[in-house]
Amino acid sequence: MKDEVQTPEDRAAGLKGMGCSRKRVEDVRFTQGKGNYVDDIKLDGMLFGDFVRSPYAHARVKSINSEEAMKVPGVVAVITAADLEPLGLHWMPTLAGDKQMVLADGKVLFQGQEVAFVVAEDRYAAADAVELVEVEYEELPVIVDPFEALKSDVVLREDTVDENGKATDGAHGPRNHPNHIFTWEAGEEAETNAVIDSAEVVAEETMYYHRTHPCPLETCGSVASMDKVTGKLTLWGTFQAPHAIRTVVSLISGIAEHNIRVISPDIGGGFGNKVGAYSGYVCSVVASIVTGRPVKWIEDRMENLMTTAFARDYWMKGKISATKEGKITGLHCHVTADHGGFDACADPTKFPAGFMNICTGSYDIPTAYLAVDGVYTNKAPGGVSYRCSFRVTEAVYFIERMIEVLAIKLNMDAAELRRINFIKKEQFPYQSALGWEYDSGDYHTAWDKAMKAVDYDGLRAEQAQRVEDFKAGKTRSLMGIGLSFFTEIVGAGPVKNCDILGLGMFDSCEIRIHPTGSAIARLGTISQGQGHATTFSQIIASEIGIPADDITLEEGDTDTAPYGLGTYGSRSTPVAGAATAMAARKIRAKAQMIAAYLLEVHDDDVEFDVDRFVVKGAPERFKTMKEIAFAAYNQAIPGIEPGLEAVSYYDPPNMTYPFGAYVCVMDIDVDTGVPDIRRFYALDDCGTRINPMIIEGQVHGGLTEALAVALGQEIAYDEMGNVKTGTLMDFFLPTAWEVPNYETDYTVTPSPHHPIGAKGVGESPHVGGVPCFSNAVQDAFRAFGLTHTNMPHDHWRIWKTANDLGLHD
Ligand code: PCD
Ligand SMILES: [Cu+]
Repeated sequence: MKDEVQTPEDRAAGLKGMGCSRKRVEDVRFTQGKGNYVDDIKLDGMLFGDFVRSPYAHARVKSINSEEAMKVPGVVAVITAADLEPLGLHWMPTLAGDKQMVLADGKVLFQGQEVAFVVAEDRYAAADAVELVEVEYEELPVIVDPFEALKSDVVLREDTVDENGKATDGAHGPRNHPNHIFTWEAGEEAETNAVIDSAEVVAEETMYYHRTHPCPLETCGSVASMDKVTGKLTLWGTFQAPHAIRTVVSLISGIAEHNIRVISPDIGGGFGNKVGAYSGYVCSVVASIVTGRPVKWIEDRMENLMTTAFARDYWMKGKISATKEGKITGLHCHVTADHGGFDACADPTKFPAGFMNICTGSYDIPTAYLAVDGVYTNKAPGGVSYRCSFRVTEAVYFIERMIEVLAIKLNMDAAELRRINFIKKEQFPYQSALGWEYDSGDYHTAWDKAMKAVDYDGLRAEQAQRVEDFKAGKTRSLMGIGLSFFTEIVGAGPVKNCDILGLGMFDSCEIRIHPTGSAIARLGTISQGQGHATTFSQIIASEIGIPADDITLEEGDTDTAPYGLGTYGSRSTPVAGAATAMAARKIRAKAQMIAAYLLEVHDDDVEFDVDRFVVKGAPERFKTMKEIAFAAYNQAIPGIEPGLEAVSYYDPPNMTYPFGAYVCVMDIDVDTGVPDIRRFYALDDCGTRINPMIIEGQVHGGLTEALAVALGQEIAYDEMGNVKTGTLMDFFLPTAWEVPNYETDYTVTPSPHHPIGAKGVGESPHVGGVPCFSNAVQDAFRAFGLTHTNMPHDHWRIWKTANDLGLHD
């Protein structure tokens, strides 16, 4: 047998297990146009739904007349809140414990809000009829500024005040104003204030992390099919959490959960946009129940940008204190969080501001305090973690800007300031002042590697020369060196403190080995492009010695997959990836007993060797996993059940804390405000690396979205509440033209509690990237007196910064 001359290394390589840059198995399908997205689903007799949406940001809805719309040939129904009310479906619960109108119930709170749902034989008839629904509005005063909202006597949410107009308690406690949603605090306020008040040096800054949007290639959509004969509802949709959607649909519709099958087919990018529940999902279900026919709803691009899942919109006010030598002593942060018309933030229930309390970053800061006030305004609801784990991008942006501002105040090099404040390797597991336990890290090693790779001192010397040349009139270009060091917090999360609407955030994997030694694995997560079918098979391959190519991986069908909380917050690898390893280990344990029986030795006398069990001390006596699998189905083994399969529901003991060191070198044309990214170096540490090529792809994608957010992407409103950036003409999506060549690098600091030591990576590059790009822009102007300017740094804003600093005079 050829097998016997192979070394263990050869055998391991043949498995394409962990550490292998295995090519993505999904891409054969995708590159040939054989993907199967929601809009590809076509069912017999399928109807199409489309929304009438509000042109106003705040208005009373006085009447809705659908007579003319109903006359359009092919129109089957026009559904309004009045039709949903008897079913109790005119409002729906949000992930944040608030409730949200499914269709306008007496008033509208943001431009583009769903007012009526038109159902027709085809999309065109539906769109024509949408135009003919007559809605009479009475305009109300519009509030788009959260600070103004907290002072105004205009009550946005009349359903949240008592008969005296006083704010009733919300899902996260008392509210101090009708437009106030919650106050959330972490850390020690009095102690932090005392430290800051008596500090040698204090730096203060207010920064706005603007509103933006994940804008995936595929917009949101669903197809609902109610089978009146079997009583079964099948719901296909762009869901990042299909099981949670099933439970929520069951709870709000009253349909028994076993009669609901939710399927997430291929998803064209999620980035947080597809975590929440939208009116379109509910309306397609209701329309299918009412008409007895399948109903499809697919958003267009403008609807996606204007009404679903915005991200950020955080006003962050910070104070940071230090000794004269630069040792940080305290951090104070207050956030005013603009949540729009409904609090539909996608965060674990106990965290109304997500993991914003990771804002002490990668630094050993002994005292800190954070308070977040959520506020209602006349903007779209959402608040999703667009490529970051629940507000971690806000937290990291905040601290990485505060470090720069402090460096300016101390007249110190920002790289050195970071270095002297990093949490030290021997301090892990590290308890942060705001309540987290960082699992592992080696920040100094990563930072030194990054500084060396870019020749940091050389860059600073070049920059100083550039400033001199600029002042001497020899150049009109400035050079910015952007630094950032981030710690992410991913893998929500221990069930004891992380749940969504009461559903604990564990995750799952089920593995079945077939008689011939190939396998199928199913997970509670759902890939949206991350490549789970490729990487999770690699974990199984290494754990039980079956080639990754012989494993089918399935996700997203609630009738077949074990229950899980889905894919967002980079939780798939930390949680479902751990479940995968644990399920595989159960199979390996059973395989060991089978092998021992077949080899006629005691269980403890065989040991696992890549793809087989070998008798200890007698390497020529072994059973391969293939042989063991066959035996499991083919012969009676005393004391052992037939078959070879296992399931694991994994509740992680802690989250994982990936980190990284990024450097961006940028030249800025002072007269046009155009930045030219000369270099971007990204070192990521995500613990054990499953697939280096996929990791690199994730880093490229995350950095590109970071570039977008830092340099131009924005959902902007005018004072009337009109969305000014509702199309791709105005909403910046970077192309190959703007994107630089990324240099990627890594260190490996495994997670001590994860079965294979892996941490998440999908969001990291975004979290670390945004401050890095922003710091580069701001650093270019440091020599001319700039301390801080808000993102997005589009050409005009950069030009304006130069102009304000007198550089055009
Ligand atoms: N160590 C390690 C880690 C990781 N990995 C890989 O990588 C990936 C990723 O992972 P993670 O980090 O775990 O994550 P996930 O969970 O899976 O996912 C999620 C993420 O992911 C990212 N990425 C991506 N990609 C794509 N393509 N698409 C998409 O959509 C997306 N999204 C984004 C986001 S935003 Mo959120 O939702 O906002 O929260 S969150 C997120 C996968 O495949 C895995 O397996 C490896 O290999 N290794
Ligand atoms: Cu986030």
